[in-house]
Amino acid sequence: MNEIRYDNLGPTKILQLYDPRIPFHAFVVIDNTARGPALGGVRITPEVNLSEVARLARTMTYKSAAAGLHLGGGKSGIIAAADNPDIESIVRSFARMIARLDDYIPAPDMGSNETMMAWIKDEIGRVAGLPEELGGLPLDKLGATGFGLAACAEIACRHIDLPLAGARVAIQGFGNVGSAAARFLVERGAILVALSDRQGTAFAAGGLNLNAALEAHRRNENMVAAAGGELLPQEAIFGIDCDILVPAATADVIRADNQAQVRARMILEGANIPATIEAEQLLAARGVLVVPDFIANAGGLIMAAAEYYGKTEDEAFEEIRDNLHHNTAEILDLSRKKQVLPRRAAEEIALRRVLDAMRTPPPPHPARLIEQARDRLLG
Ligand SMILES: NC(=O)c1ccc[n+]([C@@H]2O[C@H](COP(=O)([O-])OP(=O)(O)OC[C@H]3O[C@@H](n4cnc5c(N)ncnc54)[C@H](O)[C@@H]3O)[C@@H](O)[C@H]2O)c1
Repeated sequence: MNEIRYDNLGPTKILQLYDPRIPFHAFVVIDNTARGPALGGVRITPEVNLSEVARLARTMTYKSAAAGLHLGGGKSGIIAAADNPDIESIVRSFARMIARLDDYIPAPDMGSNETMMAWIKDEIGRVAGLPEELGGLPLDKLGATGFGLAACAEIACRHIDLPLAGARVAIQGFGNVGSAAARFLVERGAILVALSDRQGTAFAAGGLNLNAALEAHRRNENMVAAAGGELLPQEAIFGIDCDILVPAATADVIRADNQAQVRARMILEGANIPATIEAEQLLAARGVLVVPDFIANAGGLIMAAAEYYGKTEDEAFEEIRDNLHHNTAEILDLSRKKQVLPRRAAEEIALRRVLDAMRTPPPPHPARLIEQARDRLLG
């Protein structure tokens, strides 16, 4: 599937890359840079395709604008398995091929990590999401996105009169985002009743063994088995009797054909585009509150931007909390007032900011400034 939809925002640049020496294919999509350079993750999976990267790049445009960051939206995808033995050569080659694309700042995403960002820095210098030793704020290790999801839950729960303390949570995908979301939600009194990953779903109505699952995640072992409880099929996660469902794995997992299984009162979109628009509409029609990805999971982006602009870890966490509290309240209030999906309310706010920036002419190119100065000097 390589369809691209163009509209009044973009995408403004699409780059298809192929290195015949290794070989591998990759894509970069810069959706919009009116508010600043496009910071966006490098997705490394065997299945990644151009249309997915383009949709993710748009999500980044909205996410940056909604978070009030002076950044645009972009994303890249490398078609490879993250455990490919040539992954370092692939990532380094990818970096060299995007060296001149200086309106794109790569960052970690599914399949890529801080070590890979260090390779990119080594090649081209321009990157976010570096390891601590290189002055980075390791957003996955710190759990930036999971922390943001918990901050978002604090506000969204009030919106539907659901006390977060005691709320039953089910999480799909126990990776960087899912495991951190579990940790920060449980810290706020929620009960982790189910988690799923590639090995299946673990379920216990009274609560799973979170510490054992986190330890298994750290050791790269089977988190589902470690969590204890009843072992169910992978897809059972969507039908779990719970209050909050956090999809934190891949795109399009909640669709029109399976949304009816969802029993949660609220979905916090940890993953990017985990539900189709049709599914979000059907869920809203039966009273399920869906907090859209580019609001709920902005924590990682906010921390990556904080790192890029030289801020500290404490400043980054404070920004994430304040941002998520403010934005969640703003979009849920607007959605209620206008009787539209939270996603539509969030898009309206983000779109307005991007369109305002597009109406402002960009500063002249430095070469043009030099020409203008010379013209003035020469009369
Ligand atoms: N890392 C971040 O800070 C960040 C920020 C915003 C959004 N996201 C999005 O969140 C999602 C997860 O990112 P991550 O960094 O946690 O990735 P990750 O690779 O660390 O974790 C994803 C987990 O999901 C599991 N998984 C994949 N398919 C699954 C399925 N069908 N059912 C159950 N489990 C499945 C994987 O085995 C893995 O453990 C992605 O969509 C990513 O774009 C990540």
